[in-house]
Amino acid sequence: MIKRDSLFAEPLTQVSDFVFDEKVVEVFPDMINRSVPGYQSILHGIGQLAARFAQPHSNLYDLGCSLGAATLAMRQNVAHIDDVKLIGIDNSPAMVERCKLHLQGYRSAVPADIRCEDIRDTRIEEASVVVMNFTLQFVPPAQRDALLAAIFAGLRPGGVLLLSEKFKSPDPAMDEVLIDLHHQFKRANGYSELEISQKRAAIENVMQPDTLSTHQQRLQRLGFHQPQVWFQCYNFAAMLAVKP
Ligand SMILES: Nc1ncnc2c1ncn2[C@@H]1O[C@H](C[S@+](CC[C@H]([NH3+])C(=O)[O-])CC(=O)[O-])[C@@H](O)[C@H]1O
Ligand SMILES: O=C(O)C(=O)Cc1ccccc1
Repeated sequence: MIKRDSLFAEPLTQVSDFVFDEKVVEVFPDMINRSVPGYQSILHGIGQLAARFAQPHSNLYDLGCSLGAATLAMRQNVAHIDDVKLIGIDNSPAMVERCKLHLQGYRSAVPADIRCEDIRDTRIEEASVVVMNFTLQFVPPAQRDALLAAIFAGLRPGGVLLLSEKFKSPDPAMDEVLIDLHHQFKRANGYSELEISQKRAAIENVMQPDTLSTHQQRLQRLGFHQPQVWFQCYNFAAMLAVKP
């Protein structure tokens, strides 16, 4: 049963910083589908790309796995590859608990280890696929380089990073255009003006988007080959970057 997200529907005297607690977990599938343009298309693409880049005897990571949507997308597409292991990480205890239950509902021969930990502490090793589907944006900007460097080090040659992010435009007027289009998308999905503005205030301090060129330059600087945007809708994009 999918529960409808109405977390920001009533006027709040003070909007607190967004956290991934039990209340968010309850409505998360509805929230992310109605808030992130192209979310289902991106999950589909993650499945395709995992099938293409997963190597035998390797680990596939889903960093910031929430309820395991990307883990499941990979799992359904790599069952034919010998000895792959899925590792999902999230630092929200409520998410991890629900994620484990959710995955139990889908039978598969591919082992999946879901762990509650901070992705900044995760040891990435023998990886052929590392997914960060809208997670890096919650890591403080000053720590993004170190995290991506650790991912690069843990990837095998030929392995891929699948990085999806909300991004900002370097030009304020263009940024406003993209944000307006995104808000129209949310309105079309049934969110009110009040919900949109209160949610915006709640994520303002928690989620700091980079520009697409910041992402691409960082990935290149760390050694990834030719980072490529493979999906974009408004201010949301999915990139792939291969370790040479
Ligand atoms: N430092 C951290 N360490 C671990 N987890 C973290 C950290 N910071 C944030 N998270 C976790 O990253 C997830 C981000 S949601 C990802 C959607 C999912 N990938 C999906 O494909 O459905 C995206 C969104 O809600 O916009 C949350 O579950 C946080 O608890
Ligand atoms: O809702 C938004 O405006 C977003 O940018 C996406 C989002 C989705 C789920 C949690 C936090 C942010």
